[in-house]
Formats: sequence, C-alpha cells, structure tokens
Amino acid sequence: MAPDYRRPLMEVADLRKSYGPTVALDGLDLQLHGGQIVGLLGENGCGKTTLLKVLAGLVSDYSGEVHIAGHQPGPESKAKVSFLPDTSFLPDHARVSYCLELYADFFADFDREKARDLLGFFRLQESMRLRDMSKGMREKVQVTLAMARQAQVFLLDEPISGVDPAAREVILQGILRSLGEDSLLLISTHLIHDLEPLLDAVVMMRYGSVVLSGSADDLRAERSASLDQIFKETYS
Ligand SMILES: Nc1ncnc2c1ncn2[C@@H]1O[C@H](COP(=O)(O)OP(=O)(O)OP(=O)(O)O)[C@@H](O)[C@H]1O
Repeated sequence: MAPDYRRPLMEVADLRKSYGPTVALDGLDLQLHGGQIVGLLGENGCGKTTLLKVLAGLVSDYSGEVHIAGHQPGPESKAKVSFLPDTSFLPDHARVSYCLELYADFFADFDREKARDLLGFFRLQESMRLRDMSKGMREKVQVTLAMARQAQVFLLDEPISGVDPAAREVILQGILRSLGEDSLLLISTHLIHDLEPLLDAVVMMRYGSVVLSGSADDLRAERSASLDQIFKETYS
C-alpha cells in the first residue's frame, strides 16, 4: 500500500510521564511528518530523553496518545524506529566487527553495506576495539549502528555532545549521508549553533511540554533571527 503522506509520521497528544513525584512530560503534543530533520531542543531536565524513550518504545508507563507510522509504541513501531541513546551501550572490549554482528542479529533491517560505507566515511576499521577509541570515534561507531538501519524514524539523543567541533561536523555529515529522503530524523541537542544549517524544523521543550515549534525557515522569517538567537531568547 502507498504511504499516506497527509498523515504525520509521528503523532503525540497529551503525553504525560512522571518518575515518582518528578513530572518529566506534562501534556506534550507533537506532530511531525517524514522527510525532515527536526531539532529537539531544551534545557537540562526538560524531558527530551524521556520523550525519545517513549517514542522508541523503551518507556511504556505513560499516559496520552502516541502513534508512529500509525502504530502505538510496540514491536511494529520498533521495527520502524532507530534510537541512539545518549549513553554508551556497547561493551568496552568489543571490536567494531562484533558490534555490527550484534546489530545485524538484533535488527532485521540492519544494512551492512550502509554500515561499511559509514565506517569508511568515518575512517574507522572493523578490527578496532572500542576501548582503544576516543570519545568522538566511539560516538561515530554508535551513529553508524543507529543510522545503518533501514528505519523510517531516527531518534538521536545528543549524538554530538562532548565531541570536538571537527568531529561534530563529520558526525553530522555522516548522519546526513545515510538519511533516506522520506525518513524523519529527530535529534536532541544543546548545540543548536552546530545543527542549525541542517534543521528543517525545531521543537523547543520546557518543563515537559512544547513551548515553540515550527519550520526553521518560518521561525527565522517571523522573528528575523537565527534559530540560535530564538533559542537563547526562548530560554532567557
Ligand atoms: N529514571 C529516572 N528516574 C527518576 N527521574 C528521572 C529518570 N529519568 C529522568 N528523570 C527526571 O525526569 C526529568 C526529565 O529528564 P530527561 O532526562 O527526560 O530530560 P532531558 O531534557 O533529556 O535532560 P538532559 O538535557 O539533561 O539530558 C528530569 O527531572 C529527570 O531528573
């Protein structure tokens, strides 16, 4: 069946999630279409990671409506969503080749050719061990694994934080290189300045809900300011 381009690829309505007394998501609404790169922005603790985990199907005790490609988070949505967490999840002693095997075993849509292409782009070899790598190199491995899936939605949690500016640029180029035309990339970051040239749209969060969202071009035109400036004004 042909995809329905009128329906958003991701639909979230009145999403709420608390950890004990801490409210992480407080009635969040969001609709995103495929074929765009969206920056998920906000201060520490505003709920970005929690939102990404709900979308990735890793947090299920929430209330509200969440649909990805028409599915609630679960096995069907997980098959379409590739999630890169903000922490390292690979064993230190592993070689890159082992990580590729692990992903290929776990994800039916893992594309080894895409992974090899990205590794080459990042100048990494499959024989390298993670423990011998810099933080930037390890991040490149994790980005390779996440982006080498033939997913419809890519959720990347802070993929360039703690990485030097040159490596950030290369990682972002690698992400762009591997992104399909109709895919949706939702990428959380504090580094709006680095990401601004890539972004089609932004979602700015505060206290567990969306305070500002829209197309990057529209926001820049309406406010005669860069996203970087709008970000600073929003959170000042
Ligand atoms: N497992 C957990 N247990 C208890 N509280 C949590 C847990 N995970 C997140 N929180 C709390 O929920 C709120 C939202 O956290 P979350 O990690 O989603 O924010 P964030 O925007 O991703 O932050 P950061 O930018 O620092 O990564 C915070 O107050 C955080 O302390």
